[in-house]
Amino acid sequence: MTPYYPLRLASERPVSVWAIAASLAALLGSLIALALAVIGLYGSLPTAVLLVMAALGQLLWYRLGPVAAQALLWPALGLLTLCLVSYLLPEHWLPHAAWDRLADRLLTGSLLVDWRPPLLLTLCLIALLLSLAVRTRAGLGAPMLLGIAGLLLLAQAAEAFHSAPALLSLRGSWLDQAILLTLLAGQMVDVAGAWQQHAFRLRRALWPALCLALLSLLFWHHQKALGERELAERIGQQHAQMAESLSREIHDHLAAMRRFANVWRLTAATPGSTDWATQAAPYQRDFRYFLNIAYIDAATRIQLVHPPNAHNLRILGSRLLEDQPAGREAVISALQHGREARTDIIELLQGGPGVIHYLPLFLSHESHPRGAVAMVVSLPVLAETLFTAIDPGTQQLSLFHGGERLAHQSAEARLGPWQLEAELDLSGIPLVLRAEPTLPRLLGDLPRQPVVSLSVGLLLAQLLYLVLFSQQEMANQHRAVRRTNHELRREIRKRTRLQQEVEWLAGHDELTGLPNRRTFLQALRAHDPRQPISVLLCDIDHFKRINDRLGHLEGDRYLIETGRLGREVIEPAGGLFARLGGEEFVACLPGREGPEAMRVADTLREAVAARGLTHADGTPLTISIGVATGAPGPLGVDDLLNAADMALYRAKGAGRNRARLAESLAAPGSEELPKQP
Ligand SMILES: Nc1nc2c(ncn2[C@@H]2O[C@H](COP(=O)(O)OP(=O)(O)OP(=O)(O)O)[C@@H](O)[C@H]2O)c(=O)[nH]1
Repeated sequence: MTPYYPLRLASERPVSVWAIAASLAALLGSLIALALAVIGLYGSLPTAVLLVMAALGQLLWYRLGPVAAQALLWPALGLLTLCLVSYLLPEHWLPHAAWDRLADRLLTGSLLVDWRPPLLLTLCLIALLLSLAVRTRAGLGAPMLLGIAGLLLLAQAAEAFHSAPALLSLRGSWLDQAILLTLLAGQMVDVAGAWQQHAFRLRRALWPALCLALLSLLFWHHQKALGERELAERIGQQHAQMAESLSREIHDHLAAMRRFANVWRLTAATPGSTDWATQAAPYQRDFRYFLNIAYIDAATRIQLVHPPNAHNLRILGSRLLEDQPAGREAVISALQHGREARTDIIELLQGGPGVIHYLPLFLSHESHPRGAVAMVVSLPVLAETLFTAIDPGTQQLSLFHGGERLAHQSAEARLGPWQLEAELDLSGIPLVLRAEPTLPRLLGDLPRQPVVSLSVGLLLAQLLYLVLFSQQEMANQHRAVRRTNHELRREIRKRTRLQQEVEWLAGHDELTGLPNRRTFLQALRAHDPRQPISVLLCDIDHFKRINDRLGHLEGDRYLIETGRLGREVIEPAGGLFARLGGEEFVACLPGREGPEAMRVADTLREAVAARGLTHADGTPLTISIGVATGAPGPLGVDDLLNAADMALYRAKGAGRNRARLAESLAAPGSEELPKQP
């Protein structure tokens, strides 16, 4: 089967070797991406399925064409849009827990994060598929979509180097990124050549839009970091408050203990079991983590214990000096020195880690302690008291002393990547309370605003590209239209000039610039019939000799000079001087009778003779003129001209260089002027 090269076919240009190589590279890129995506199926299944769909869609696009590819592209885009919506929808519209329940129903034990690709990869995949959906056309925004995909991949890679542990919504596997990079490279290789023709417009539109996309990404990163920090601070604060309230409570229990010890100062006898139970009960009730409140005699023997449960009764009679050596110092301090003391964290006689507070017990006014009150704080019970206030679905809690874990409450959901620690003071013993928020809680509490602003920013960048690109296109079209208009105007001017030239040539003689026979006859016909008109037919004498002796060029010059002279004489007299052809000129003098016309004719004749135009033998150039006058009334143009011609003939016959008035058309009473030499 012939491979499909959409751009080459669409452009209808000859397919170059480079273009074929680019298409093959794109095909290869899609194949590699598909292979990698299939490998990815062994990892996160739903993300890998989306990647397989994208890679297969791109492969089909290059192999079989856009129509076949759309069967995969659109469903993949639909799923990705759903993923994006899950990132965008505010918690109070659709809680994260609801998405998680849906994920669990689809695959037991799975969460939403198992189903959707990380945010940046989701957006990148959408951009790549959209660029195929718009058939990689520059005018429809494909270059910007590829640019956005590239930026998103860079941002995703940069997230890996971010110091704070990224939430799962950002963590992307290197394999996923490699697949997307291969898909992007495949498309870029194929279309880069085809976009050469738009290089200028692309530069103008792409850079500002890419800058906006980059700004959106930076803004998103900033907002996301801020949101995560605030969330961490909020959780940390809750956590610290919890630790602080416990520290305060422990401080309170010490004060309560002192009160308890002082009660016995009022009595003269050592405490009896009933009194002990009565006095100890409220303390034990208030501070539930007191495993027991015991009376220790001077011989360090446990005499009384409350509450009297099986665990506590079992230790009655134990001698602490021997049975609990780890707490020996505190017992001695209370019993022998009469000083309040506590043990470190020790293994209690009832089992489990704990701390025992010893307070000397003085009777009446005795100065030496009769015994001591022992208040046993069980650390697991203390932690339990603390932990019961916390929903195990939101975080996992552990209590540490040094590196040793004293108590622990597991979370009922998958843990997030964060560990928050708060210090706790157990009457001088430093403890650490570690909280690990669960992933659903973190993702549910994360603000959606950064994702919204990123999506809107990228959308605006895409729109900016489209606007700038089409603006450039329109500017180009405007330029082309302006150019065409300019050429059109020039052409019109040229044609008008040509037409005027043709028109002028039709009515003028090219050599002398004088009106020609046609114009002359038109002037004659336009003559006012109420007025007389005279016609002067002028012929240069022996002009052939000029040509023969002085050459045609000189002959032409003589003709031009004669024409100029004719105009100089005739036009001031209100007439028109024209060239009939050859060496023959003609003039008309409207409103002039024969005698007047004869005077003008002689003026002209004399002017020519005096002009200094000479024959080869030095004799001056002369002209002969035949004059005919038409009386007012309808004009017989041919008759008038014939009459003038006859008069000219007579002038020539009479020896040349003279004017003759036609007799036949002469007004009654007119006379022929005296002959000139
Ligand atoms: N140089 C030049 N010669 C022209 C032009 N038109 C006509 N001629 C010449 O004008 C001459 C006219 O000669 P003829 O008709 O024999 O008349 P002529 O020599 O002037 O003699 P007469 O009219 O009898 O005085 C010819 O030799 C033509 O070739 C032109 O445009 N330029």
